[in-house]
Amino acid sequence: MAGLLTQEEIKVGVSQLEGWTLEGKELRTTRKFKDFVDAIAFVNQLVEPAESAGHHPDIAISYNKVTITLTTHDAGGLTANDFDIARIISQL
Ligand SMILES: C[C@H](O)[C@H](O)[C@H]1CNC2=NC(N)=NC(=O)C2=N1
Repeated sequence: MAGLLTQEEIKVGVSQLEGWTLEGKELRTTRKFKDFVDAIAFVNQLVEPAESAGHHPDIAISYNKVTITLTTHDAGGLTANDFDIARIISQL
């Protein structure tokens, strides 16, 4: 299991991510789409990377807005796995 990152590692990691914020022990981003159909299409794009990595985002859907929250539940905070997935999601 990936170990917890230090505050400095987290700070550097967040600085390299566009559109993500650090909320306590979680990374968060919200994406806005044309409509609900596009929002769900985006959510479906998350399945393969999450399954491949064995690391899954928390996803909140509100009509055309999708909020993605990342933390490593098993470790109780942020690990490299969270930043790996965040970078992949940022490319979608
Ligand atoms: C057994 C399984 O791989 C683990 O429960 C994985 C699943 N996906 C996960 N996703 C996240 N975000 N955190 C975890 O600790 C985690 N653990």
